[in-house]
Amino acid sequence: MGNLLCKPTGSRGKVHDITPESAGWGYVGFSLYRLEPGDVAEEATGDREVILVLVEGKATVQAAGQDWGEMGARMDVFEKTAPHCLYVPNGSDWSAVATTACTLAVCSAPGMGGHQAQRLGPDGIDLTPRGKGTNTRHVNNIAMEGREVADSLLVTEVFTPAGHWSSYPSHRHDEDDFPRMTYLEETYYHRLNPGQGFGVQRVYTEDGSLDETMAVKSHDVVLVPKGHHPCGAPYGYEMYYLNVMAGPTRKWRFQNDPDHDWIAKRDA
Ligand SMILES: O=C(O)C[C@@H](O)[C@H](O)C(=O)CO
Repeated sequence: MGNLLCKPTGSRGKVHDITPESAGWGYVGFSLYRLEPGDVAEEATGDREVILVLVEGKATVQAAGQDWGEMGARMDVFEKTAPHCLYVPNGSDWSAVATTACTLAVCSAPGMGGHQAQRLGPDGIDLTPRGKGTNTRHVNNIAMEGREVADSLLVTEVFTPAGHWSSYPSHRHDEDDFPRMTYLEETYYHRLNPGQGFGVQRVYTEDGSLDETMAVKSHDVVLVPKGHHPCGAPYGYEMYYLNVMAGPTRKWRFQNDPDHDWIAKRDA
């Protein structure tokens, strides 16, 4: 298994460009632009659908032949307000011109032309708590199952308080066996608050053939091709991540690691 921890290539411009080819998988793509006022990002979606997430800052956006005006309101991701997002179908062009310092995530997966360009937030995205005790975290569902807004993409944001765990108890979604489980590749784009912090993410299979534990820093991306993928935020450092998932079926069905499922049962 290749290196799962992707470091940004810089601090301005397109600092991540993860494609199915570079990741060695079939579905998920993830790019990140860090823009200064006046900087431009523009792409053609080709055979992929895209969800643009204004992680922070503002930009004027044109996409699929429409002018979407200035998007973005959250100037720091840890304000935790709902993000401004735009769905752009396959076979379209989009461009964004930063009007403030801006972090723009480009989440992509195979598109089938089933949806029109549309705003996905901030309306309709409500910060929702999940879990108990030091497993409590807060989720902004951007385009998860139940919101039929994309052909393949599942996208969500998670805020994990300092000292808490998330994506936990450990779970996996790496078999195409609906309704028991779906095969979903996944990326994690991480941020820490304060920014110099680190978090921890483990990616592992139950047979131990994959077992990587990574220290993640702000703007790192972790690839999850298979296996369980829990995260921990150290005391003093709040963690944010943006998840992109996709596979052959746009459903999120997972199984907990049997060793740790007792926690889910106890907390249910
Ligand atoms: O519950 C969480 O803490 C987030 C995870 O569900 C995350 O979105 C994921 O691992 C999806 O498989």
